[in-house]
Amino acid sequence: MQERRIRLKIEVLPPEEIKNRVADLLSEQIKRKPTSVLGMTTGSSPIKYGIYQEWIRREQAGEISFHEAKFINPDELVGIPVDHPESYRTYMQEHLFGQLQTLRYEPQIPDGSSRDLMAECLRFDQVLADLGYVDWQLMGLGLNGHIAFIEPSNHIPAKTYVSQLFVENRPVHSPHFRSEDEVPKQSITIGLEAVMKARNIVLVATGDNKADMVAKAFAGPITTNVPASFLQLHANATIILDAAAASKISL
Ligand SMILES: N[C@@H]1[C@@H](O)[C@H](O)[C@@H](COP(=O)(O)O)O[C@@H]1O
Repeated sequence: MQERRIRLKIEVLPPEEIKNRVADLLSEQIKRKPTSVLGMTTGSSPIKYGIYQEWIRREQAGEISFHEAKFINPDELVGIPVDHPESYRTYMQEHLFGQLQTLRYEPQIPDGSSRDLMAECLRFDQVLADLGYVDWQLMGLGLNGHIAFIEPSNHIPAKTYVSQLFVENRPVHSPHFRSEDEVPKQSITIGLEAVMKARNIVLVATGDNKADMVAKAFAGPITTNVPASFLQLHANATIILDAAAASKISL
């Protein structure tokens, strides 16, 4: 018997239109709920496609305001100081938070420099619960199918946990560290519960190197070996692709 599959909302856009589409979705969210909890992502895509720059531009133009919004990031590298040039906190400060003028609440990011990582995971779960989870989550897609830093595995924890980073990811980070040994081997990441409880998800994936994973994740079987495949079960996930990333999925 042929298996029937769930269809996700997938949009294929010219690369130069991605930033406007994402900013429009964000603006709708903030208009609908000014007190939104906004989940952010790191990685190269938000920078390459000017996603955060467009939010900063719209804020400066008075088109959007973040004064009641709360920002949260789902993951952080373990074992480096929070102000390390490669920490996700530094990335967010540099590319978004430090450039916003209407930000009132301190953004929440797991502390990967904590000496008690289990306590930090518990603390972060409490932060999520206190905020009532995320209203609108921006995401990227790892080449190995990860979302946040939920790596492929035989099982995926529900709660925030310390994940072992895939060796495939290491070359992505290594140019920024003095030696291979200094590249973090772990991260703190939200678990599947916080992903599935996010009320809206917007995932951006581009480029032909993501095409195989896009097809597996969004049109293949749901499996813990492809964490992004769980988004097929999410009621409000929008997947934004360019033509190259969409080239192996039948729409
Ligand atoms: N931890 C982040 C992920 O949350 C993100 O999805 C990924 C996407 O990266 P890129 O946009 O560079 O493809 O980057 C990092 O690994």
